[in-house]
Amino acid sequence: MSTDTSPLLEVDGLSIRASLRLGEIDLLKNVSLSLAPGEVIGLVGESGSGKTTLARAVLGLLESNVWVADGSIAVCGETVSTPTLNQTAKVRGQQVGMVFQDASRSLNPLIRVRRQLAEVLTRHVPGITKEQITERSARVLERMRIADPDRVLDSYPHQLSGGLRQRVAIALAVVTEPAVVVADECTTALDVTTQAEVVTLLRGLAADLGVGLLFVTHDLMLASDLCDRIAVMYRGEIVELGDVEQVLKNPGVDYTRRLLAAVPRWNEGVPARHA
Ligand SMILES: Nc1ncnc2c1ncn2[C@@H]1O[C@H](COP(=O)(O)OP(=O)(O)OP(=O)(O)O)[C@@H](O)[C@H]1O
Repeated sequence: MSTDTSPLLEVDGLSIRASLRLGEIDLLKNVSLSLAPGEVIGLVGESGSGKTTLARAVLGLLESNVWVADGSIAVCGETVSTPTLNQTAKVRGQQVGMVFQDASRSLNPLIRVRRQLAEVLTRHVPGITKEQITERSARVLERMRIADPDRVLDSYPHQLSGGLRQRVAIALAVVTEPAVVVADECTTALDVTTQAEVVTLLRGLAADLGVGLLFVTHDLMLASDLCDRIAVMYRGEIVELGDVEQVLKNPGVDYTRRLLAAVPRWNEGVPARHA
């Protein structure tokens, strides 16, 4: 793991606007955060607070009526997005990987896993050889703790269980060894056991490989388990950003207190990892 701690992702004063039939609205207002190597930041907040908009901006996947109005996004020290610059496609897939809620958004149902991994590698790693593709594909499945990699490589997505499909989706996101992974509600559709497995895998990517992870979730319990820091979003702004323990045990703003109060199990005590 690299000892360099300069930020992998730096979002600085980002404002995002959308045009609607009746005029323009702010989706994000003056959002700033930076993600260090090996760090996991959880983006939490109620529905509509702007979590996905921020994730999509980092990925350069804003919809056509949405644009960067102010501020900047830099990946590994290189500015990739400002109101007048959009270089996000250059880093997406290569330096920034993405995992969505629904594995089927990441996976092509008509292509076997082996070829999907090969296609991603061929697209993003210039000059990669067949042997290197085979070696990297096997390595990433091993990292995803997939016990029978040959069967999985030879399968179409529908032949795999939901949990396995999501692990393959993560494998596709990280096979190019990106510096940053953006995961948007990527565990929501999974049962609790599979969710825990995926969280362990994601934590391993950060701890072992130094990947920076931006983890979008509704689930404060999950965020408390996985994240080092938490950014609380409300109406397009980050209203609180701090170490997970500080934010959860000693929230600085009323909105975070209300979010915590809405989690039934929270009242039974802060989860063990932060007790
Ligand atoms: N293309 C768009 N045009 C207009 N408004 C949009 C567009 N995309 C998102 N919005 C609005 O921006 C706000 C933030 O949405 P966003 O999806 O980022 O929130 P979220 O916190 O991710 O919510 P959820 O948890 O429900 O996914 C919402 O009010 C949403 O309706």
